Amino acid sequence: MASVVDHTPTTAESTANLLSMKMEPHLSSPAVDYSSIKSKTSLISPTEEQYDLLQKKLKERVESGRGETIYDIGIGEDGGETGLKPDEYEASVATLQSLASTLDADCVMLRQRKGEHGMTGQYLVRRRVVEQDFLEIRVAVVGNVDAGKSTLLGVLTHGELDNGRGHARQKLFRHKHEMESGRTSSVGNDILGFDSLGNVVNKPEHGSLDWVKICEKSSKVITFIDLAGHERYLKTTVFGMTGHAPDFGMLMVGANSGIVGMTKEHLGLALALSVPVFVVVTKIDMCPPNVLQETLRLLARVLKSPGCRKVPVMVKTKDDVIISATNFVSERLCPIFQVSNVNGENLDLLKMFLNLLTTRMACHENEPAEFQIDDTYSVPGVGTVVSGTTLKGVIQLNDTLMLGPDPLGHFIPITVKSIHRKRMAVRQVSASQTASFALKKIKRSQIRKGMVMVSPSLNPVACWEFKGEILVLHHPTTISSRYQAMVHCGSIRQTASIVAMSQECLRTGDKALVHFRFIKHPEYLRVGQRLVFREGRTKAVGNVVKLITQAGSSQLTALRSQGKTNKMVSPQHQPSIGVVTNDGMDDDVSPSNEKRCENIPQRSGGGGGGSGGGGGKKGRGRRGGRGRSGAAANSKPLLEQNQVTPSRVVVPSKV
Ligand SMILES: Nc1nc2c(ncn2[C@@H]2O[C@H](COP(=O)(O)OP(=O)(O)OP(=O)(O)O)[C@@H](O)[C@H]2O)c(=O)[nH]1
Repeated sequence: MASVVDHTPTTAESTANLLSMKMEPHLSSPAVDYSSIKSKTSLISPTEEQYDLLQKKLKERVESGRGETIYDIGIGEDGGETGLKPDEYEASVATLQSLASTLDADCVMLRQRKGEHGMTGQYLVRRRVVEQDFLEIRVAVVGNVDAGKSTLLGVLTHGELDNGRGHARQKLFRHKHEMESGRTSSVGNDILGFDSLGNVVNKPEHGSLDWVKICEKSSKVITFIDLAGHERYLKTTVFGMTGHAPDFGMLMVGANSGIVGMTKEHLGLALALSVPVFVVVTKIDMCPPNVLQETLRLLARVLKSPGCRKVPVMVKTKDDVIISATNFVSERLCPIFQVSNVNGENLDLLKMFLNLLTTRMACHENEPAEFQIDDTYSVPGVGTVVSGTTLKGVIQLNDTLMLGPDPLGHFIPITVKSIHRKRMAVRQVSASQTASFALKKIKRSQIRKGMVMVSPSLNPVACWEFKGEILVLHHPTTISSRYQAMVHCGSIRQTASIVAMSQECLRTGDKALVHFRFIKHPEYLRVGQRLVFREGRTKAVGNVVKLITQAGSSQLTALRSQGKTNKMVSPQHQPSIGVVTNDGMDDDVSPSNEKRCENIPQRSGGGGGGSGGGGGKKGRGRRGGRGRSGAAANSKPLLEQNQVTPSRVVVPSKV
């Protein structure tokens, strides 16, 4: 691995060869014998039997790619020479097109190449628009303040270039103070739809986009989770990265300002959560060439550093885009785009890349349903609405799910009254898709972010305590028992304290098994979930490895037997465990910090305001960690520590 980093190739092609991580789509029926269609010539003039096999295989690939796949022509799986004669190539393309049309899909040429032994080509086979269904890819947009995040999203989704003075971003701001300050403060969603031929379908009418029309015309919809760049809103940005389950991260860097402010913090967060990242360097129109080169050089250095271990690839041609997109799921590759939102340079390459991205989230449609709530709304005439991500299974209209946990750890049955995907009414929603549900007979105040709705067959149990295996990415001094910080896990965001650890104290770079306890209410966790434990810039990442449900339930039983109510499990009534160490620097200032609800035509927040959900505004406590025992072993974050040996800097394995 080290040699890969040391010999970083400069072209996308050489990178792909080096990594050789091109993923073969998982074919679900190994019983089928495909040996007769392995040759590069199998598409030229297949027998009836071969045609059926080719069709079956293509169908499997399209299904495993959730509606699309990239097909190679002129490259056999039998290891023979690649390339076909022109007439053979043409016949093969015709066969592929006929196969695609039997699956109600379109076949679009991505690239053709002339090799020593003939022509080869790559084709995108994508299902045509299906009523109420589209492939959804979520991209979290991060980067320092003024890197051009909102501007790029405005340009991409509205198809109009920026004037360099904030024209394009005006369409995306959600709050008056954002309009005035030019700063994003909340988690916002913007969508970009592609049809089966790869064309953008967004057509703004009078400056605004009709999401329903976009979804109706799209085979694939990219949802951008627009996150705030300012350090003040870091808590919201972390929530956007954990709670909104992004498939990919788009790290924005202003060419003129370079790797400044929160850039490394956001990159580290994406790495910690195992979210593959691509970088977009903006403002190349106004940046002197030497400054741009310096920014790119520094960027490559950070990406290749031991704490990051990425392989940066400059994307300059369509070939680079195809190679990067098809190898991107590997997490190691980090494509870098250089664009201008003002003159539009290289935006076509970025759009092409977005069009080719495939979802990373496994589709567990046959499993019991699990839905994590990331926001709540009260919609006049509709009632209580929750939005979030379906993690497993399928949820249909009128299904009854268990909603919880409440402060006592209980789950209650709740019926789904209506379902919206990107504001479009649908009958069902499946794993990996985001949605909003209108719920029957429940008040918004009874629901908070971090709650779940799960199938009754799961018999959900809430837990106060859990064990996590964590790696400390950065802490100025040492972390010891009774230390408190915010746990982000899925859409859960709650302060937890350390009850015990496998080591006496933890410093930057240390790994340990840690026993956590939530301070406010129990949560619904799953073993294997990724978590971030942070307070200010102190950050640890890891996985949930064990749920401790007995402690919570025995305590609750004890409380109930004493006739105490849920008031008794509030923080004041928890055993005293050190100082509550809220960092107090990143409260959202938006009145309700809500993203646009998918269930309603226009935003309808919490009416009279309020921060929505149970988290509530927190008190500004003392900054934790300060003045604690232990010398600062190394106060630099891992990303900056080029000298740290890789063995110590093991980013925990993927969930
Ligand atoms: N010349 C030029 N200006 C740009 C470009 N991209 C963005 N800008 C300008 O840069 C300024 C900041 O852009 P924003 O989109 O608000 O930056 P941001 O990253 O969203 O900032 P936050 O929302 O505060 O995190 C605006 O005035 C834009 O017009 C570009 O490619 N070229």
